Amino acid sequence: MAKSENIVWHDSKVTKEERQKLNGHKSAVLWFTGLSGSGKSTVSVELEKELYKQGVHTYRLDGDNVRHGLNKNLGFSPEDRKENIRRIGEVAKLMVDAGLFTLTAFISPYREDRDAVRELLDDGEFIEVFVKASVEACEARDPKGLYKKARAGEIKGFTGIDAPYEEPGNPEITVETDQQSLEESVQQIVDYLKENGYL
Ligand SMILES: Nc1ncnc2c1ncn2[C@@H]1O[C@H](COP(=O)(O)OS(=O)(=O)O)[C@@H](OP(=O)(O)O)[C@H]1O
Ligand SMILES: Nc1ncnc2c1ncn2[C@@H]1O[C@H](COP(=O)(O)OP(=O)(O)O)[C@@H](O)[C@H]1O
Repeated sequence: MAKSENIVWHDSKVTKEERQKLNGHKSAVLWFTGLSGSGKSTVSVELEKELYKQGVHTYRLDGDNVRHGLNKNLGFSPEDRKENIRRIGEVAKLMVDAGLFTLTAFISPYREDRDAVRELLDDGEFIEVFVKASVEACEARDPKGLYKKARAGEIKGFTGIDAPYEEPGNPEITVETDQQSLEESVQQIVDYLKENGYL
């Protein structure tokens, strides 16, 4: 492994602020967190479509997709989930630097790991979106049949069944997908971005 004292940081001649100015909007991470089946993918996909329509430059990182590539060597132990989130945090930071609105959809069950990503970013660049739905609602949806497998003991350490999910203490946004429609959740997030000067 390279020694960090032998690595020199190179500054670019175009800054994050200049890239944001060119895009006509700020850049930040919308960090979706919640149980499997809570709606992280569904809400973030619809939100990205809406932002695109409004001329916002975005990119979306999704747990299932990233685990096929960048993080394909990681499993679901607490240590691997931590490393998963750490890498995503670093990638998200690069994307914010590139001037993009970055939407991440990972269970990210540990508060400490999410807070570490918040620390990595500048003030206001980490917008935690708690996608709230009861385990019962998620299990009833079971879009991938994983709860069924977890109940049958075919998947061990499944979040919400036999692995923990630590709810955010003070998220910027909470969408209750077992209480409100998809459209309402998307509108709620767009309103937040407008009211807080991101767009
Ligand atoms: N043991 C266990 N626990 C939870 N989830 C599991 C597990 N095994 C596989 N899956 C599938 O992996 C998706 C979660 O990946 P993430 O990268 O978001 O997880 S984490 O943030 O590292 O906890 C998750 O996707 P979502 O359902 O979209 O949340 C599942 O499809
Ligand atoms: N109000 C709602 N908001 C978001 N998803 C909903 C809602 N009602 C039902 N669903 C369904 O719940 C499921 C959520 O799955 P998904 O988006 O893959 O969750 P996650 O990415 O958190 O695992 C989808 O099948 C979606 O159609």
